[in-house]
Amino acid sequence: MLKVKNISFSYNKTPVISKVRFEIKPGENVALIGESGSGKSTLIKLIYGQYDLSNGEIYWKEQQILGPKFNLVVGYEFMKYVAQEFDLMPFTTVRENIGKYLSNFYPEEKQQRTKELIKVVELEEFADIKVKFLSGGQKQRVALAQALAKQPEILLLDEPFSNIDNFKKQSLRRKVFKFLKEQNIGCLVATHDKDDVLGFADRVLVLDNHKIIADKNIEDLYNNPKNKLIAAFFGEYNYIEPFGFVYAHQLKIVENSKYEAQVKDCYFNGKNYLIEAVYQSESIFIENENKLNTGVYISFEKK
Ligand SMILES: Nc1ncnc2c1ncn2[C@@H]1O[C@H](COP(=O)(O)OP(=O)(O)OP(=O)(O)O)[C@@H](O)[C@H]1O
Repeated sequence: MLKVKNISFSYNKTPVISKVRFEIKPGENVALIGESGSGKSTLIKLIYGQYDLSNGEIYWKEQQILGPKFNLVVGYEFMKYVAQEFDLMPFTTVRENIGKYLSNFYPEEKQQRTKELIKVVELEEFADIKVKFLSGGQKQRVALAQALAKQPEILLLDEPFSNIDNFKKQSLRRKVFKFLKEQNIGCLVATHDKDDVLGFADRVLVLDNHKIIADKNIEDLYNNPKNKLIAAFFGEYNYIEPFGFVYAHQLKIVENSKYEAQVKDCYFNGKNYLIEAVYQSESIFIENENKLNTGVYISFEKK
């Protein structure tokens, strides 16, 4: 169990993390969301022991995580961290980079494990290519496999799929998160991407103004967003009295209702049309199956 106990930290005088507390159970997938600059990467680095805390304590099981004041080498065997900037050996192959931390005393197991990890990150075709010839997204996948090689108990991921194209992203996410669950590896994933969270996260932490403002299971957070930061993370949303925060897909256009608006714009979003309409002098967004013309009046309701 990871226990983050009331930690605070600042790089200079301004606090970046203030009295943050939460826990992660073994095998649990926890997402960390928040605006750019809210301190997600800093929090992850603190958990990794990269900086000394101003206040509070962090534990993995019985082991206290300490910063560079107390440790010559940053990091612990049971915890791995995949940063936004990754540190690979450019002149050796993907296979060698991944196998680097595995013991040569067990060559067959090393080979087997390396092969398995290459498959998890879908780099079979590149196994024998030198890392310097890979794209940013391919390097990111090597870094992920490297972090998994030594079977950590907990994995800290900072925007793990940010460099990976949409073709690969979905299947890669599924493979990586499934692998983590199968191996009972806990993870904390800092992300801006709702698709890293929906379908995978057991719980979500929302960081805002140096603090954790929500620590909820994914369904609760999605269904009852309590502020615009949370609603905006999951998609196009509105704040309409008396409904509160409602996503565009939670509104429907009906024949008659007391809520009337005038269509301002209409955007094709693949599955449906996103209607932008003016309601009480403000823009609102409604998902609709059909295209609508600018200027027409509509009635709407909450589904
Ligand atoms: N090494 C550093 N020295 C001083 N200030 C820093 C340092 N690293 C980050 N900061 C500041 O700390 C705050 C939090 O930054 P951090 O990178 O943790 O945010 P983030 O939520 O991960 O952002 P993003 O989503 O854009 O990656 C920002 O105001 C940033 O400018």
